[in-house]
Amino acid sequence: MSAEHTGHTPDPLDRNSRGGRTAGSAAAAAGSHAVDPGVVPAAPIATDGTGPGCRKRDPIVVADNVTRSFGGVNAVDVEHLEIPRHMITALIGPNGAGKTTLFNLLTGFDTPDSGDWEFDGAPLAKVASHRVARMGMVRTFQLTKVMGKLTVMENMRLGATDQPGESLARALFKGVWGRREKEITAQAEVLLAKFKLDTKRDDYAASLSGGQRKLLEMARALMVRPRLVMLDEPMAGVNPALTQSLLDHIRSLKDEGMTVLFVEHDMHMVRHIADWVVVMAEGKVVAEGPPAIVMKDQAVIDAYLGAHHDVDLGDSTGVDHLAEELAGDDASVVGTDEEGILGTGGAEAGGAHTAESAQTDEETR
Ligand SMILES: Nc1ncnc2c1ncn2[C@@H]1O[C@H](COP(=O)(O)OP(=O)(O)OP(=O)(O)O)[C@@H](O)[C@H]1O
Repeated sequence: MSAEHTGHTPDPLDRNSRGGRTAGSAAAAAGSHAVDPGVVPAAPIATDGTGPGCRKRDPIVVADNVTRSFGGVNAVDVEHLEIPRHMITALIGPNGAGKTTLFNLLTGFDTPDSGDWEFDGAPLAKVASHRVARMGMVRTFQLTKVMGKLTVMENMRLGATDQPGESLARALFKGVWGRREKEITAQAEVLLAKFKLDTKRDDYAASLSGGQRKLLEMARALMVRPRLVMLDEPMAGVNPALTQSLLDHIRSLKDEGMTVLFVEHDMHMVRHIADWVVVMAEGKVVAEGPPAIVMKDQAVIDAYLGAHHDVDLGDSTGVDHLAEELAGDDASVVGTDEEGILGTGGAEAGGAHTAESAQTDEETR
């Protein structure tokens, strides 16, 4: 999409204006009915085509000029971003792109240098994380924050009050359960059954596998009956046996009317479940659109691959080709099995299992 269409300043990393087969040109083609096979028109989600900062028909989050730097590093520098309601949006980008920092800012776990954002029309900048959760916007963490020394049920009960780690003493000892105890317990039982953790209800969370802890963290987040669920690398550390179950749970959040925003390096997962993809690089949004279009976007390919320009991330052939290329490229810092960018084991094999998550699993066992 051109700046004339969006009214936005072109991003220097946005290659859409430099020709080639891009999200912008694909969307333009969709608008003129010259749609390539396999290209999903963006009209139902975006009102003005695709491209960084494009307007959505029904956004649940609208963010403007959100910046956060650490020392000299501009970790986040997002001019405009809208997250579409009732959709599954993937936030992707190479390591260090600013995805987790943006999650932290939006959910009140970090404070921006500048910027404003709204959740369902309510201003959220500078709102504390536990209030953000109560307002219906919850998140999970790259490294799960379930409390190992509490049982699965106790973790769930905490979810009904605050985000993890907060007001623990108040929640446990000052009668917060009170009248609501039965209701909270009943709600937790339903969610635990749904996530197949009911048989573990009295086990310490520390005894769960990495994947089960991810499920518990997701189930616990649902205790506040959120409208927006933000998942930071939900597949990292998940064993193949639980991959499908986790994917099904994420899809069912949408079926139940929730909006999902997730950070993920596993492109198989992104292609399979995302309705919309936002790509960050060096703190900025460099592309967005439907998965089939975005993964052919030159800015995305550049951001991920550096010199590997000829690779198409839009289908499994392209991914396999890329995996082969990267395997023979010592200079590449992304795209290896260990980094989990491509999840070359794929959805079939349970998605990416990052070195970091493997270490975490080991630490928490
Ligand atoms: N607390 C911090 N102190 C200093 N630098 C930080 C801090 N948090 C993030 N950064 C830096 O900000 C940049 C963005 O990091 P961030 O973790 O948000 O990226 P990311 O896209 O989530 O990466 P990954 O995919 O590896 O998780 C990186 O350069 C990172 O080193």
